[in-house]
Amino acid sequence: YATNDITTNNQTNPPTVSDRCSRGESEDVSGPTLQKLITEIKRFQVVIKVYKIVPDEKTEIKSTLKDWSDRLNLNLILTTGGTGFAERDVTPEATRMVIEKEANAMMVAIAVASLKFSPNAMLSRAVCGIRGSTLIINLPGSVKASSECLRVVLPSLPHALSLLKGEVKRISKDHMELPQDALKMPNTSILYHYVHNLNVTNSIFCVYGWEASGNTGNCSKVGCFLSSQLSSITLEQHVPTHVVSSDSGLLSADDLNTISTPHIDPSILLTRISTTQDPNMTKTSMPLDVQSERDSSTPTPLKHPTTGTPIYKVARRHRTSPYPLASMDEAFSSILRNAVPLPIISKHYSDAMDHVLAEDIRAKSPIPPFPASIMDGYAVIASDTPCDLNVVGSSVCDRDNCNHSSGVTVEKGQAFRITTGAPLPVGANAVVPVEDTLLLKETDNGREELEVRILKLVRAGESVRPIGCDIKTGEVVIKSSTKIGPSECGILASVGATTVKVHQKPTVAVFSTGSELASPETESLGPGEIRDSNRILLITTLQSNNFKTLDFGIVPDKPGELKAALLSACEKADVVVTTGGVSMGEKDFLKEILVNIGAKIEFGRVFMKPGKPSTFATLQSGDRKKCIFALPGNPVSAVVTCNLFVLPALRKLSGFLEPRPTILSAKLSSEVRLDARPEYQRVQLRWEPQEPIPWAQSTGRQVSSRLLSMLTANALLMLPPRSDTCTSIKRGEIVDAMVIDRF
Ligand SMILES: Nc1nc2c(c(=O)[nH]1)N[C@H]1C(S)=C(S)[C@@H](COP(=O)(O)OP(=O)(O)OC[C@H]3O[C@@H](n4cnc5c(N)ncnc54)[C@H](O)[C@@H]3O)O[C@H]1N2
Ligand code: MOO
Ligand SMILES: [Mg+2]
Repeated sequence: YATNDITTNNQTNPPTVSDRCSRGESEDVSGPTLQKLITEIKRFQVVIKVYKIVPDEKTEIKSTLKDWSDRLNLNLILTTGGTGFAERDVTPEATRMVIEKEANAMMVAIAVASLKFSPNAMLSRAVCGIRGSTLIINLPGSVKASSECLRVVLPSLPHALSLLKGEVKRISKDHMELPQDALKMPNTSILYHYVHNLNVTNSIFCVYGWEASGNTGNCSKVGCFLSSQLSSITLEQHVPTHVVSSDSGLLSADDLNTISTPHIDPSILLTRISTTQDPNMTKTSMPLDVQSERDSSTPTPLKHPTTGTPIYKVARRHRTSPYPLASMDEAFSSILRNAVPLPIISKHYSDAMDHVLAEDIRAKSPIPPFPASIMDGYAVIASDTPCDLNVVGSSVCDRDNCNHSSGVTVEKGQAFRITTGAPLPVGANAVVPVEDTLLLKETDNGREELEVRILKLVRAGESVRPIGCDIKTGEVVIKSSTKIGPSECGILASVGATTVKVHQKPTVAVFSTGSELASPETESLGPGEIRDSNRILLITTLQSNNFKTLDFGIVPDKPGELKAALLSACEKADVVVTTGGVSMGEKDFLKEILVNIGAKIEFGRVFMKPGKPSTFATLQSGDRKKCIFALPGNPVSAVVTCNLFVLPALRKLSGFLEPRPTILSAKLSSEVRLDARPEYQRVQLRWEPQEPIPWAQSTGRQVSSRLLSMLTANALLMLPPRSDTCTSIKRGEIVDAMVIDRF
């Protein structure tokens, strides 16, 4: 008996799993009653799409359930009958064979509620579970019991079906509208005793969204009832997103009973209960499909972007990528368009290295601020030379001992001893280097010169820097948009511009994705494990280009954890760089998660080698747009695309006027065969004496898994794609090469 959301077909008699009904020996009465009940869901227009009476045969029940969920894609299948202890009662067994997830809390709720009507309710073995996006609920065979049971779950069905259908908006509406007391749900102690009576070992019963009362205020709680011990309950603040480990926060059964819950949110019914206890189950190792469904912002399973198929349906994944292959030009333009320079901040000049100026820097005063000597020698009156002169004073670079302002004036026939950079004394107009003079007379102790001979003729102004000859007052010494390097810092210091306006520099969060990844420190790898090379590779690439990084570690291929890491990284950084999980594999979730968190995928594949699955997305966060680069997992692909895409984006965000990489011409030192995709081969550029164009020497085998091909590489050859007329480029021919490292 299945429903779908169109209109009700009241003519249809709902079905029963029953041998007698199927043989026509008795009439199915439960079906019509259930049908009437199910139409009480006001928020859906319910239509009975199919109806069938099947015998109590496991295979037949199973194939019906499979067909109705997989082919007809129904939202809900209700079965009635075959749930008891009789030999032919096999509906629960058949249901268990088809469901992919159990909805045990629904079962518990039904059972607990029905126990209040009759102790015989404990003879029901009904199962509730989910296959794909179809909810299957077993109900008992009798009209009364099946109606009672359906009534128990009815208030939760709109929410449950919305979740399964992925109607996010409706879900939040349901959360608001569900009356807390829509259902007389059992309180904790009943639930406790029920679980106790079930006596199922190794089951964890998780209760979510359970509103606290009394002195716990408005906390939400997570209770984990470990049926084998029946003793663990843990309280958590806020709507829980985790299952807590069963051994934490142990409370006795009595304690458990004292926590009064006057009502339980009907959404408790949407909790799935795991039938096997994972001893490693912790906050982070919670099954992620559960985790993502618990997370109020991801109430639905992740879906393939175009087909809408849940990602766990591997068989139905895309067979061709839904993302068009962007050309390199398109990809690059998209990055530069989206990477908008970050806001302007004030920085002390000593911290401003590698920042881009956001203002013109003008000199407030001239350099030199006085006419200064260029040589160590004698300040003279040019028209006196060549001649013998009396030395009447000295001007040295010493602000405490400077005769320049002492009022002494050089007159005809006189000279002043002077040092390089020292102020020219008043009256003098040229400097004669000491090498062009002879000592004629000195004081007795030899400490002072008294008379010198000037051997050469000097012109006025010779060896003198006039005021402002290096920098004039008001002159723009550094233009806005200049990247501040050591020279700029020096100039800022010399003109006294100690606080400058610069563009903020982006912070980059980096994490590796992959459940196969182990820390590089791991001594001996477990089966299927490899060490994470990409994270350090990317972090150091970014750092050597002077960008600040945040290490977000290794994140396994689990949607919930990937989503949490992405959200946290986007919150803490301006740019997020990940590697792995962007291609066509069943654990390649990154693109779907980006869509799920509301990011816009600007491109999801690029016509290039390596790096084809490179993904670039943007996420609006307040007034900022975060740039997310989901780079491929192959190590070479990751680092090549980091150079090609991430670094230019970071430069653009930092305010660089020219964020593009440097491209040189290089000569091939051996023939290269062209690929169908434009290829970025790793090479070492070397200059031979007298040759202006460097030679490009290949670093060896160029597969994208072989990180050794990055060793010694200082450039990427930019090879065009193969064409009918051109399949290789010969030795000695000149190609473009992008600089990725110093020489
Ligand atoms: N059916 C297709 N399969 C693949 C395609 C395709 O178009 N169709 N593209 C291939 C290309 S090209 C690349 S590149 C890779 C990219 O794969 P993913 O980005 O999904 O990366 P993973 O599957 O997670 O890993 C690939 C490879 O790299 C290793 N890896 C991942 N992360 C790290 C790390 N941090 N440190 C070291 N090694 C890492 C991982 O173990 C795999 O061996 O997809 C092709 N497949
Ligand atoms: O493009 Mo993949 O990056 O070939 O290895
Ligand atoms: Mg992959």
